[in-house]
Amino acid sequence: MSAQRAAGSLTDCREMKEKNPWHTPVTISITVIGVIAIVALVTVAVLQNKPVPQKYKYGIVLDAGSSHTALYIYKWPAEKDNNTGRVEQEHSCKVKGKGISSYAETPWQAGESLTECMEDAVKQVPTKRHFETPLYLGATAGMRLLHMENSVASDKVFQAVEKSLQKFPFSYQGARMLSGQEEGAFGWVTVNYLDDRLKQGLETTGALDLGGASTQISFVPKNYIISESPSNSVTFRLYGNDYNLYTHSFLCYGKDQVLRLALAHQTKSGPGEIADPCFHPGYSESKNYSVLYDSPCVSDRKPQGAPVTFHHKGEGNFQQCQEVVKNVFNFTSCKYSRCSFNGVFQPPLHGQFGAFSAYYYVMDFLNLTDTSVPLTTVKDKLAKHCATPWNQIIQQHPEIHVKYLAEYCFSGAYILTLLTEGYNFTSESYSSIKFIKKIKGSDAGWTLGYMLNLTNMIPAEAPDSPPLPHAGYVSIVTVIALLIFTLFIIFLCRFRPSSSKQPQIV
Ligand SMILES: Nc1ccn([C@@H]2O[C@H](COP(=O)(O)OP(=O)(O)OP(=O)(O)O)[C@@H](O)[C@H]2O)c(=O)n1
Ligand SMILES: [Ca+2]
Repeated sequence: MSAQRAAGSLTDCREMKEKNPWHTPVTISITVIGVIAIVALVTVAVLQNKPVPQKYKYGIVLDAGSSHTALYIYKWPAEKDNNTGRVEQEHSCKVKGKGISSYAETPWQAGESLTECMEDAVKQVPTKRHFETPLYLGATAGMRLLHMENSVASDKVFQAVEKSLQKFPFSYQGARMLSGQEEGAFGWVTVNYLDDRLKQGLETTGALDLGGASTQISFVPKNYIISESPSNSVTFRLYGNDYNLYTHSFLCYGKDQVLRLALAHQTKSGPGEIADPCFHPGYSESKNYSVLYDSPCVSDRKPQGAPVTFHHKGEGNFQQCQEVVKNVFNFTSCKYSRCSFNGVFQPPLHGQFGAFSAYYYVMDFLNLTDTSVPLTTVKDKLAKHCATPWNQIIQQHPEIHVKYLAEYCFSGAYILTLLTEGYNFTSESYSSIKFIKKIKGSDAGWTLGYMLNLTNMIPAEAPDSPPLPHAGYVSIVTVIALLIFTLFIIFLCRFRPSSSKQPQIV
């Protein structure tokens, strides 16, 4: 339509309005009916498509770690459990006391220890969902070590745990030991699932998990097709994408076992006193040799004729501590093109990494979670912390458990050595690590990945594109309604019945 014609139409409309005012009974009635009809159309359409109040399904996973057990409750929209819904952590409960492997001599107590958190779970999950809520228990390095040491004892612990869990109204799916490979791979799935990287096919994030008895590294290497070491390779097809994951779990390289290794290294000659650079000056404790060597990670290193106890004394020297820590790694033998340590194959590091569990606890306590801070500064800060007298440390942190508090200097030194000397992070690539506890409200760890896998909640192929979301539907209906309304007004304006039939007001 030309500008002239358009201008003409407007003039026509104005003239018509002047001749035939709009507020005649007929036009008012038509307009009111039209508006009511449109409002009704929008209301019905919106109400009809209003999302129904969300109903959820639940899943429970118990993480039976070497140092402690934690229970996690996950939930997801009931109608979307086949792939499109998001699974999120609803609740967590820390079991009081130590890990289940510490009850080797009194297995029934391992089962008993879970009761409080399980009773909590009964309250957290709606009663009508209890019977269909899957319940899993996965045990990691503590039970792996117990199994190596005494498989009868580890079986008894599992039986006791099983007996205890079966008493609850959930759908019990079993208690089992995870392999180190599963632990690493499911940690990687959790991190990337929570970050929405899998569904969107984005570049994935590597996962670094540090526990009490083992540690895992998992990432997708660049241009990495076939591993030189098949035992370190896990392949996944998720949402239509293939992933070749490198993963390795180092048993005995969790922070509690490495502390034993470091102490064992310093007590080779069986002295009655250890002057330890990894503990604060003024720290002084009498410890038991049999407790120190009571683990398959160090049992073969027990010195002949060692006294019953030794005196563990702090020196607070970070540089020397690093030397002690380096001694727990073996960097000499490697039969592959490249290794991390202890002769284990590791391809070149690639991409961003999320470091969780004890990585986070330790670095958070030390105020060192900011990886944009240069490594040299990180080391200077840690050196200062290590040199701080023990009584001052206790005074500054009365709220923190003394056992944890005493070990942060050692743990910080171990983490930095593991990352740089062990995994080969450089001062540049150190900034690609993020120390994390939670992602979008869910804890980082292997449990969510484990449950997603066992419930088949991540499809191998990409799901069909989702239907129009509610907000989109409302917008489209509103725009159409407004369009109809505008056309209706224009129609009224231009094609109203001839004015001759209307009474003229002169
Ligand atoms: N606030 C905290 C909590 C825990 N820890 C330490 O963190 C380590 C345990 O980490 P966690 O991830 O809980 O290990 P587990 O899962 O129990 O062990 P694993 O995975 O090896 O079975 C222990 O050394 C514990 O002393 C810590 O330093 N500060
Ligand atoms: Ca763990």
